[in-house]
Amino acid sequence: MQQTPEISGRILLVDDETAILRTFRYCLEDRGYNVVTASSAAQAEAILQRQVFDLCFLDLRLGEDNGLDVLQQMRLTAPWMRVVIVTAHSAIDTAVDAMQAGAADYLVKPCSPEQLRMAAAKQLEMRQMAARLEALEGEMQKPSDSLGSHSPAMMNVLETARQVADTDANILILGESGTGKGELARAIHTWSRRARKAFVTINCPSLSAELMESELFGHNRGAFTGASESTLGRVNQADGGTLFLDEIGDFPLPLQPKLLRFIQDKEYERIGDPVTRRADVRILAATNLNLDEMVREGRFREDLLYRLNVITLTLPPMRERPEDIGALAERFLAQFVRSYGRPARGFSEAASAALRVYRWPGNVRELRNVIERASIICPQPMIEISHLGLGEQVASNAPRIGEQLSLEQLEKAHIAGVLSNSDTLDQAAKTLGIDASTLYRKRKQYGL
Ligand SMILES: Nc1ncnc2c1ncn2[C@@H]1O[C@H](COP(=O)(O)OP(=O)(O)OP(=O)(O)O)[C@@H](O)[C@H]1O
Repeated sequence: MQQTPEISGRILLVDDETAILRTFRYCLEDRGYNVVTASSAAQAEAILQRQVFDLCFLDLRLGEDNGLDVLQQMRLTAPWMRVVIVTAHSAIDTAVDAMQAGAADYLVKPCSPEQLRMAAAKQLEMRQMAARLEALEGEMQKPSDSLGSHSPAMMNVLETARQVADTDANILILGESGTGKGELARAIHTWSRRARKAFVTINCPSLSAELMESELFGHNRGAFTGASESTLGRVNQADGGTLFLDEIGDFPLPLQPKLLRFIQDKEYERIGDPVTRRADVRILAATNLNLDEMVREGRFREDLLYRLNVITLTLPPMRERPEDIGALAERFLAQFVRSYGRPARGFSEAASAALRVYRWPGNVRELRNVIERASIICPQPMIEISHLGLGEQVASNAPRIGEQLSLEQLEKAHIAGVLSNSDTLDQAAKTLGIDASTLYRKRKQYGL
């Protein structure tokens, strides 16, 4: 399922006066923004080729460079980035020209730290809204079954998930980090008869036992210090729908009996309120921890585990579903080039081969991140291997000479490595000292 790109506040400052850069940086970092500075147009352009920013404060007087040209160049390199022109009062006319050329706003120097921060907050909010809109548009265009797969391991899981989706059985989703457990939970909700009601997620590691209780079941005003307003709790919010407990292995042990009672009897009380309430909630939970082991070590209640894992679905890691890498990469690419307005449209042979041989320890999440980065830095229609930034990792997966391996395994790994470091198949064949048709045959033989 598509996610809204995260807008955390990555800001580029471009000014040829170092004192201004220092002051602006100080003011913005103070608010937790991630700030990078550039003192010339060339430096800014080089930084923009490598990193993604949400907002830029651009001084139009940049030494020899014409600020409007710089702005136009930025609109091409990073069309999603909001640009606020910084200008002296005497040069206000150029700010108007800059707005016509696509700047989002302007700021007159000298400005107070508060003006600067307000301008940043406003623009980042606009950027967040634009990103949300993109994500929604993507959501609408998305084929109904975005979790489709060609991998037997994954197809098995999806088939069971579809079968059990419409029952009210609680489901425990297992799998390494980034395999798509959250994604599957949401899909199960969508496939269930609860789809029209809420899907509510609680991220368990982020909350202490006290906060978790109040988050889950709600509290009455004055129930504890700081409880200035009554809250209904997530269980109430999820009534009729689905509650997804992400990273359930971190659910606080002291609170587990209350969760167990709620699952068994569908009853609960808000903190500071003796009235017993009911809510009809289906529970989905996920973890990458070994809950059986945690039960043995007394860190997780056995009776709770049995209530949660009526059905268990285990998502395969990316390396065990290589059949899906190509389609997922294409899907992410389409999504990101639309969102960032970039030229990339596909992958070269070598880039595709590198995506297939890499072992993806961070699973789908890592694949998504690699494609996001590549779609941004690639200035052309075809993504080459150099844009993926996987070279070293692909090489580090390579077996060592003398390791307990057959010649065939060694040959496969070597060909995969060379392919991933070559821009064209001809170049790879030349490096390997074989002709292109032999390379073609071997790639087929080894499924590269
Ligand atoms: N089949 C898929 N199609 C599109 N995107 C996917 C798919 N599976 C996972 N993703 C994306 O991969 C990222 C990780 O997915 P998700 O958060 O569901 O994984 P997770 O297993 O719950 O990870 P963690 O254990 O770290 O919480 C998300 O950005 C998600 O949108």
